Amino acid sequence: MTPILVGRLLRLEASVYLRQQVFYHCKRRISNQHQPAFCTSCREDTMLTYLPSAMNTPWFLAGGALALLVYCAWSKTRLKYGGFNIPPFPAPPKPFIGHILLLKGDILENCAWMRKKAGDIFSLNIAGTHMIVVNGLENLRHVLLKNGEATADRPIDLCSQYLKEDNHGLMSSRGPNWKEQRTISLTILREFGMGKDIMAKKTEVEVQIFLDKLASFHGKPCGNLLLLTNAAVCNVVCSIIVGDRFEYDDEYFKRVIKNLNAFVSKMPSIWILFAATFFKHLPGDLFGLKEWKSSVDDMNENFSKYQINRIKTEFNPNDEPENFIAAYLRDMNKKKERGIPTYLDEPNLISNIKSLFLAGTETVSTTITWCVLFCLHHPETQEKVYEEIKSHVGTARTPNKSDIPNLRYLSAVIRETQRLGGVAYMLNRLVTENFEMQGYLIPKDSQLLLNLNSALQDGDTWENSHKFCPERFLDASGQLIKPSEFLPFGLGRRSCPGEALARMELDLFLASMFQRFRFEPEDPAAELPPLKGVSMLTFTPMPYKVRFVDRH
Ligand code: HEM
Repeated sequence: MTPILVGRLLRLEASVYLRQQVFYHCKRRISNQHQPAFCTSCREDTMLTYLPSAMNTPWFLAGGALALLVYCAWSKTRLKYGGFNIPPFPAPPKPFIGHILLLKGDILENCAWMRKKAGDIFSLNIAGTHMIVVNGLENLRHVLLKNGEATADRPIDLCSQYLKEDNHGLMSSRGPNWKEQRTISLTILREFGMGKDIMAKKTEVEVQIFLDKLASFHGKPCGNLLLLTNAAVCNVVCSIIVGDRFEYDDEYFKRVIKNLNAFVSKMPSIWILFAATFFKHLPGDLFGLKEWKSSVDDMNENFSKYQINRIKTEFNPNDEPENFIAAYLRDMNKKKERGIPTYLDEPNLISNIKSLFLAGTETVSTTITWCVLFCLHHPETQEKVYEEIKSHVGTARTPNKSDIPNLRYLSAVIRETQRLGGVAYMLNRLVTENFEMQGYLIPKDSQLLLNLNSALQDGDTWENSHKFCPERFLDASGQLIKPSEFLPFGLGRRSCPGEALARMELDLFLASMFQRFRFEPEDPAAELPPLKGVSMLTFTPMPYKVRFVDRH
């Protein structure tokens, strides 16, 4: 019944529309006086006689519906900027998909190409979403500091939307929810002495176990340093979240690591995520979306929810919380008991756990693998760090937190590693108010991709910007300097809340590694592994083999 009715209505609408068109057409011609008063060329009478019967054919209806669909898709995927001066496009957009294919492949390489074509600030049409890519230190400051309020939110994140976790957790939430998640997370992290002694002690324990693991290779090539480092750093995050570490061969822990690694390595690329709502209905798993989602679901169920329930049953509200989950539950319950409106709830807690794991593991471990790789290329740097550690700490004990201020060259090496191997290379933001930049309109609702590495390697700021040179972070008297241009942890409202913890981990892990081992290539006679990075979730070196030769 309904399809027939809809069909009739469509025919009626179409017939009225066509009559109107013929009428306007004739009227226009008449008023322009290019044609005689009766427009014979239109054959209005003939058309009006035959059209309604032609419109009864199913082909006509199907064609009309298809045309309507194509028109809707076309107008939805076009950027409408009403003649305003938006940043230029690097290439003409393709119908429907816009510039989606320009995001395929290595995004940093593609951005470098587009920057050459269109300048430091350029627009992309991502199937109707206006994305603006911003390069260069001053432009990043303009966005994140001068217009910090208008750019504090993240766009609707395709990953969390697909996982049905949108606007949840520290990393993906927006507006007042994000503000509350951020405040509580920072408070709890400080409470556990992030960057202070409690976390330093836990990290030192982890470092020892990690060193023994490296020593167990007995100088033979270690094939996947990143995986080993991931496990060690992940354990530090576990200590914060649940208050305890796990043994590396614990099956439960192995599953956590496997899921975390799958989240990163199997994450579908942006163009696949854009079409995820369609792809997920297809049989099979051509783009790996289902496999990726199942690792996240497993992480949420078997780690986050399981640990929350365990801690809830053991939790005594009168005790001081000893981990992130207990502290979050305490604050959440307090607010609820007092009737204070709050965004603190279990779905947000689950996403916060994921944010801490994802942002706090891969970033630190990848930076460590970059540092080892740079040292393979610069053995003189390695020896200099070792000599510094030997003279300030000796070799009888491993370096601890109180040694770090004396290890200035080591700190300079870590900074230079973070500058050239900037792991968190691309930040994303939603524009919530129009603003202007370099004469261009940055319109409300557009999305920003902020290329942090363009600032960390800006040739105008850093002399020989592509050269590994730790000395640039030391002044003439050998004191450590931190130029304001050095911003691997971001800038402004959403800058990294884990910076102090990350710096402490990098200092302690790397100081102990330099003290105990000499990093040597797999085959000293062969070519060294390339310094080229790939832009995945983080900017990561290509997998390489390295030998950790015990110095003692
Ligand atoms: C070398 C290590 C690290 C680097 C280079 C790094 C860098 C960054 C950067 C650039 C941002 C984005 C800031 C923005 O969008 O403006 C960020 C966000 C974040 N980082 Fe880190 N990070 C590191 C380690 C950590 C650690 C150890 C943790 C916690 C355990 C952590 C937790 C987070 C979280 C939760 C966010 C999202 C904050 C928000 O959206 O409000 N990070 N990090």
